[in-house]
Amino acid sequence: MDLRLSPSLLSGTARAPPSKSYTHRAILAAGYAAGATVERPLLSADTRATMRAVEAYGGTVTEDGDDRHVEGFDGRPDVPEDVVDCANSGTTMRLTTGTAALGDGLTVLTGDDSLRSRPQGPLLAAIADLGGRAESTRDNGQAPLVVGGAIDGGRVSIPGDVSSQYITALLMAGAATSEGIRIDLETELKSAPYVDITRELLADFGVDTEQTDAGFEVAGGQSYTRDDPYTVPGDFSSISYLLAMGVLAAPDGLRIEGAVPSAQGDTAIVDVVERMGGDVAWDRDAGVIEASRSALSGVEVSVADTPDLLPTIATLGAVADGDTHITDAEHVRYKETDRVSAMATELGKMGVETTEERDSLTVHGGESDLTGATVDGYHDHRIVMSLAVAALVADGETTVRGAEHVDVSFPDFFDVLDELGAAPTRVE
Ligand SMILES: O=C(O)C1=C[C@@H](OP(=O)(O)O)[C@@H](O)[C@H](O)C1
Ligand SMILES: C=C(OP(=O)(O)O)C(=O)O
Repeated sequence: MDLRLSPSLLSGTARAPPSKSYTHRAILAAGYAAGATVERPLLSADTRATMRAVEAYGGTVTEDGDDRHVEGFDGRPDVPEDVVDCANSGTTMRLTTGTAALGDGLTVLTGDDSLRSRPQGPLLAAIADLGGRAESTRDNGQAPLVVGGAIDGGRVSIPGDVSSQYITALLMAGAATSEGIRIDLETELKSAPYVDITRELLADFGVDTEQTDAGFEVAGGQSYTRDDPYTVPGDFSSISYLLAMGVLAAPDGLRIEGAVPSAQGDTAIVDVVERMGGDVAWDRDAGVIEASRSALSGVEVSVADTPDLLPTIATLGAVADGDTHITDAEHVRYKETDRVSAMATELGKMGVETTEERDSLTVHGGESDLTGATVDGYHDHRIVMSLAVAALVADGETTVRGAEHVDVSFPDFFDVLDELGAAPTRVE
């Protein structure tokens, strides 16, 4: 499906969707437990993949209005009866590869074209070092994967600059091993706040983890337990698009609800927009952000901790006056698509000059007006949403191709655009 948008002025209130990262972890943690209720999880293509995986390992997930009740497999996953299809979700594949390593038999994990091109090698090597079986069927470090155990735990070293999801996977599975897992990082950890989210959530499920001089450690023989329902906070990666809509296209302001503080590194978007000169106010107690149209200037931003913000910052940089230099971005190339290159190419079609290096993207903003164009969403929800935001301030009409992929993290994105006044047209 394509999305057609014209320049628009926005106003009103939008509610942030629930956090994708917290939802994946809460559903899987409830699976590792005897069971738990997850209140207002994100219901999206990616989180449904994690729900399916939990069921494949012997859990059940039942609907209760907006909540989901999970009957868990209590630390002892079954061997799935069928292939585990992780669809487009890197988080599902990495985290449940850890689960597969606890099983007595073999699990096959696969996904869509994009997921089958993303790196899994370091996690497979770590599981093999722990005595499990972990193979890429094509021997290229990519899915389909064949993974089995049962691992008892031990000590492993792993690079920190490919995906933090490997660390999350090992910590979550490690608690259910007999000996626990000690993880030594071979290189500096990128996307580090995602491990903070994991450790915070595990603590909320009664599982202790430690940060060590070399990395992280989780003791074995721990039980996941959660008596109270677990409530998922709002998603700051999704909030980044709403915030960008506010400072680019809302002269009378936009109100964003559901913006409660949490361990999400992507809360940094508030600071980035403020540094660019954006008129933003975040009432942390109320969980409300107000943002209004402002003249923006380019800034230098590291996305070492916040890879998912790169597409949004690139769009903001396209409108801002001067250069926006986005650094520490190599790991942003390992996502649903190479997002550094995708944003450079597609903003280029809208008349924006960029300079791309392996580890950075510089957006030369403000030199000419953004021009409406037909742009490609690369089957990637974040590219689609960032280009849709750019379209709101482009001169003329923009068509974003493959826009249905917003379903991965922000299924109501088009409705929200509509309610705020953008009148998007969906073209099948
Ligand atoms: O653990 C998570 O929930 C995520 C970790 C990050 O990936 P990497 O750790 O691979 O950078 C992020 O990009 C992804 O959207 C979600
Ligand atoms: C990279 C992302 O997710 P995942 O790694 O789970 O596919 C994302 O949501 O931007």
